[in-house]
Amino acid sequence: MLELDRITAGYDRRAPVVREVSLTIAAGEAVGLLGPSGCGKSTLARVAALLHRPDTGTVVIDGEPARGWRHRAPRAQRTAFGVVFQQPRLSADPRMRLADLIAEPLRATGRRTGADAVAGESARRVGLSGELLRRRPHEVSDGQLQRACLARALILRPRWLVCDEMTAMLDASTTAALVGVVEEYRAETGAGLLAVGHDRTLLGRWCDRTVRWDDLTGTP
Ligand SMILES: Nc1ncnc2c1ncn2[C@@H]1O[C@H](COP(=O)(O)OP(=O)(O)OP(=O)(O)O)[C@@H](O)[C@H]1O
Repeated sequence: MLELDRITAGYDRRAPVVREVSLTIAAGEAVGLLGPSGCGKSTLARVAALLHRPDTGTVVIDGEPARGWRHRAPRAQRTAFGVVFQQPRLSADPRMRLADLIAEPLRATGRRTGADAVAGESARRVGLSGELLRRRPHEVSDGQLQRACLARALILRPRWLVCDEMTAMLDASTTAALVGVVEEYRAETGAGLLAVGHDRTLLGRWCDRTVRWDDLTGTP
């Protein structure tokens, strides 16, 4: 279970963008989070994935309170999450070939043996192979780069996925393909999901339930 309890967070303690928000996701559950632009969904998603330290409130991951944020989070907690953001070009090092980008978390956790095979398998899962894997981000489309970012997010087999508007800039067929990859992974591993987005229809089809930002904050 992923429990966010009374989270207050933002970029200026005097004016938090997330105020006293609570959300619980059961093990293996897929929850969609809908809300207007700028309301704080991404900030909350980053708190959930231990990427942004809240001002107050607690995050409990599978019964264990979060023990740090960003690089200070213990590795076991940090690697419990796979995160995919809206704009792949902001989260991909432009100098890296796609194969290295996908394998990055393996290297970061010191894993060398079999790394190429694991990275190849993760790439295959998202529909990337061969020559494409030798290209750098500027040599591929947004959809291909987002596929690589999803492969990177899955490579350590996280128990939780946070997809923050993962498909917002993609066409319908790439959207369907990436959602399909996430769902196949979840069916195989039982991973839970927080999917942030604007598309009510997509989230309604994809997730077990969808919550509106206003319902979390008590705003009418
Ligand atoms: N790094 C930052 N520094 C300062 N303010 C920020 C930062 N990131 C986001 N904000 C502000 O915090 C508020 C919430 O942003 P956030 O990205 O969480 O909203 P969102 O609901 O995900 O929006 P969108 O749907 O447009 O992506 C916005 O007013 C935004 O301008």
